[in-house]
Amino acid sequence: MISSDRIPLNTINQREIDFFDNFGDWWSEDSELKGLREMNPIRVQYIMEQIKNSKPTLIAENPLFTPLQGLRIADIGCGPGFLTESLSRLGAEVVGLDLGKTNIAMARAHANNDPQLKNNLKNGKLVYMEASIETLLEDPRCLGSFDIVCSMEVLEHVDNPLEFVRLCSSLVKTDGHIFLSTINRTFASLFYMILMAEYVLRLIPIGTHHHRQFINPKRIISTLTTSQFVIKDLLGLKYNPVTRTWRFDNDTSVNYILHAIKQ
Ligand SMILES: C[S@@+](CC[C@H](N)C(=O)[O-])C[C@H]1O[C@@H](n2cnc3c(N)ncnc32)[C@H](O)[C@@H]1O
Ligand SMILES: [Mg+2]
Repeated sequence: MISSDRIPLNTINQREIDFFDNFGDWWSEDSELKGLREMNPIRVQYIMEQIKNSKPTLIAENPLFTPLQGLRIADIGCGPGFLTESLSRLGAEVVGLDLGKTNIAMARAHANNDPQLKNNLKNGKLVYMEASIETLLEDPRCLGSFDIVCSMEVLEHVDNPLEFVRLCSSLVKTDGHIFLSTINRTFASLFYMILMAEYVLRLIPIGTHHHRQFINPKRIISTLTTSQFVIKDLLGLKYNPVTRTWRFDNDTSVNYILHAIKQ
C-alpha cells in the first residue's frame, strides 16, 4: 500500500470503535461527548490560520464565504461530523470516514437537516463513509489525492498509531497539509485527562481514555518527518471547565494539535 516491502500493521481497535458507537446523539446539548463539539471552533480556527499563514493562495477569495472552495479534504475518524460539517460549510469537498456505523448514520442524518449540507451530500461534495483508512487506500486513486487530511482525537484510540499516521500521510498531496490532534503521554495527561476529566469533574465518560495509548508529539513528528513532511506548528490546547471553552497554549503536555506540510 505505502511501500510494498513491508507488511502493514493493523490500526483498527474494535473495542474502541464499539465504545464510541454507543453514545446516542453526540450532537445533543446533553451528550456525554459534548466536549468534542466544544473543541470544534478552536480546531477550525487553527486550520484556517495555519493554511493562511503557510499558503495564503490556498484560501479562495470569493464572495460566498467559502474560503476552502476547490480543496479536497479527508476527515479520518470523523465521528458524527463536527469538523466535517464545518469544513463542508467553508466550501471544501470533504470525505468523512469512520468505522462507527451509528456515527456515520448520525453524521448523514445531521447533515440532512441543513439545506446547504443536504445539497452538498446530494451533489457528492460531502461524503460520509463507514470505512477504515485501509479500505479507503484500497483505491489507489486516493493516494496523494487530498489537499488536507485531518484526524482529530483519533490517534489515542487506534492500534499502532504511528502506522495510522503513515496511512493518513499517504493520502496527502505534495504541498498538502496534515492536521492531527491528540493527547500527550505525560503525568499531567494522566492527572487532567483521566483522573480529573473522567473521575472528578465527569467531563467525559469514565473509560474513554487509556494512558498507555497517549502519544508523545515527538513520535508523531519523527514519523511525519520520515514521510517527507515539514512540521509547521505544534501547539497545546487548554480546556476551561467553567466556561467550557478551549484556548491555545504553549504547553503541549496534555492536549495538542499539530500541522505539517508534505514536501
Ligand atoms: C474521540 S472520537 C473523535 C471524533 C471526531 N474526530 C471529533 O474529534 O469530533 C474518535 C472517533 O474515531 C473513530 N475511530 C477509531 N478508530 C478508527 C479507525 N481505525 N478507523 C476509523 N475511525 C476510527 C471512532 O469511531 C470515533 O468516532
Ligand atoms: Mg480521545
